[in-house]
Amino acid sequence: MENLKKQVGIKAAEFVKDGMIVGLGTGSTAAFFVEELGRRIHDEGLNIIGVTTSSVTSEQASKLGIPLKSIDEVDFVDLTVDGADEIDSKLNGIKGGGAALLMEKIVATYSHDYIWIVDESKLSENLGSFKVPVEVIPYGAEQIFRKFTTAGYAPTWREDDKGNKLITDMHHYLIDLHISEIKHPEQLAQELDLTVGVVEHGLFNNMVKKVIVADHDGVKIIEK
Ligand SMILES: O=C[C@H](O)[C@H](O)[C@H](O)COP(=O)(O)O
Repeated sequence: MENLKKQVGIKAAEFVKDGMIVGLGTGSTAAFFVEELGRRIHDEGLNIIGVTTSSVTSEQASKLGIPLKSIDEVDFVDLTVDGADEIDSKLNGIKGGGAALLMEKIVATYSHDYIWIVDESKLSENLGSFKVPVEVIPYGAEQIFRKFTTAGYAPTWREDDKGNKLITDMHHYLIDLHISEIKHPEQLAQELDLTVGVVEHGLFNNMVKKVIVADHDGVKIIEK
């Protein structure tokens, strides 16, 4: 599995050209992409600026010597490469398994090109085998949790390794929704967007046009 993730990370780095502003995703797959960019900066003198999507990626990129700016310091991002937790046949996705969905969605929104890199286990016909993370403001969060319970979404709190409610990079809580099959992700996204106290959610509908997938036969590119 690690090898498949590495293959797509390296493949995605081929799309990065000199002078680009590059969005750096979060997670175990995106980490291989970031690592490869670090190598190219070191070995080939690649000249880029990175815009990170989490504190974890900022730390990795800094260690690799990738020059960084925040999303507010650039006009736009040329290309963002990120992982995903689940992708349906229309290339809608769920992200946020690593709690980075808010910064990831902001950076993706201001990116001209956006690519996901995954191993084949992330592909499915309909979304729902992965939980849908919902980032909420702490004030009123219990009310939102109750509302999700009533709606039948079987919510759980995302916890840190001490069993406390996890605090995201942007100082919010995460509620994970367990919905077994999401046939209409746009409808669910709209409902979440309209829920007061919800900052963002992990449904990334209609945002990506290119996905790089690795399986044991090699790497392929799925395009919309
Ligand atoms: O919050 C985390 C991100 O959305 C990740 O891109 C996603 O969870 C996939 O991570 P991984 O490549 O580790 O499966």
